[in-house]
Amino acid sequence: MESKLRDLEEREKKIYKNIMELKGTIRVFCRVRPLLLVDGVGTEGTIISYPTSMEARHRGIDLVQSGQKHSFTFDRVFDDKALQKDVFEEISDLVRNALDGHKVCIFAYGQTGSGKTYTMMGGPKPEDKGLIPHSLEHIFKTSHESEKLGWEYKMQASMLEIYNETIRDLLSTNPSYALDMFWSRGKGHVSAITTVDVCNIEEILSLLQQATRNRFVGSTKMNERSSRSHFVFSLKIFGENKINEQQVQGVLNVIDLAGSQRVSSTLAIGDRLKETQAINRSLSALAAVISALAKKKKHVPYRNSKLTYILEPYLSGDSKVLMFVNISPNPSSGGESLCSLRFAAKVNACEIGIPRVRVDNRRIFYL
Ligand SMILES: Nc1ncnc2c1ncn2[C@@H]1O[C@H](COP(=O)(O)OP(=O)(O)OP(=O)(O)O)[C@@H](O)[C@H]1O
Repeated sequence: MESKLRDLEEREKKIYKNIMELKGTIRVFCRVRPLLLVDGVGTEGTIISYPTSMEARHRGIDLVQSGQKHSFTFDRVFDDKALQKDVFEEISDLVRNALDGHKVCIFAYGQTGSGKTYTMMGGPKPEDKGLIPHSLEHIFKTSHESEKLGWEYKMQASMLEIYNETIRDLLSTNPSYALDMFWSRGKGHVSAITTVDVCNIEEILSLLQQATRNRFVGSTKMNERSSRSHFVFSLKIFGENKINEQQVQGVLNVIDLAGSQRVSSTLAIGDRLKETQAINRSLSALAAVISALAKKKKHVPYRNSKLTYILEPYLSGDSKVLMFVNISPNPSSGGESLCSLRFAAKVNACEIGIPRVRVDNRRIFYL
């Protein structure tokens, strides 16, 4: 019975995913982190529960705030017991799409300390490995396996952060140097960003370590090692099949957003206050873009922040986009969690176009 149920769930998940792709919506996965020692005393009560009905299983989340229950449904909900490998398993197909010639964008949104960096980068133990290193291993392994079918791949990596509305090149020998953005062919581009050819997993993991060392990290009341910037990881993939002369161009973009937080709850002053205000401004710009997309407005205000400039090609076209909304189970964060879940529900309703690649004898182009 159990294995039949699992098969049924798998089939249902695939059908649901196909429907969502046909609708061209942004998919949303929600992840709740476990309660931690830093959550302190007084956190015994739980404000989060998961509906058990067949339709809402693994997709629903309920949050109680000020005595009222708020229910949400997403493409997938991971509770506080989900392991990194369980989460990766759910996105491995999406990551593989980048090798097939799709533009893939995965980003993590949530309040500070809710587990975005843990989900994306992971922790020091092998079992804590995050989605970025997992995805890269998967991409290199799959590209080697495809060699038997005539495929040869070239990959180029770049990594940047947006800190206080300035763009810093995390792979540069001088990462404190601010990069410019320019507008060309209707899109925002980052000028002179370091782009490194990568041939194997070791090379890219070492670049990832370099970028992590260069990333701006500070301590806030809510998180001892808080990422105070938006981190953008980008892997361009060029594939050529020597047997049938097909060519593909895909990209995997992974973005670890800086944590949203009300200024009052962080007790921020000085530089930390300036950072928090810059983070909130750019996240508000993202919310405005999402709101315009959801209402199918003609004008979408992509140019109001560097973050939305960079996200524009993914939010305005035929990309496969997945957002993680990370949630803290701490009852004192209930208000912030409710805001994050409401934002995520809005994102989930956005239609951005049907992800597709065009194939002809010699090439596959983005539509
Ligand atoms: N699923 C999880 N399992 C175990 N520990 C977790 C999990 N998620 C987060 N943590 C821990 O919670 C703490 C905060 O997580 P993390 O730094 O990833 O938050 P964040 O959302 O990236 O915060 P910020 O926006 O401030 O950078 C870290 O110590 C991290 O190791």
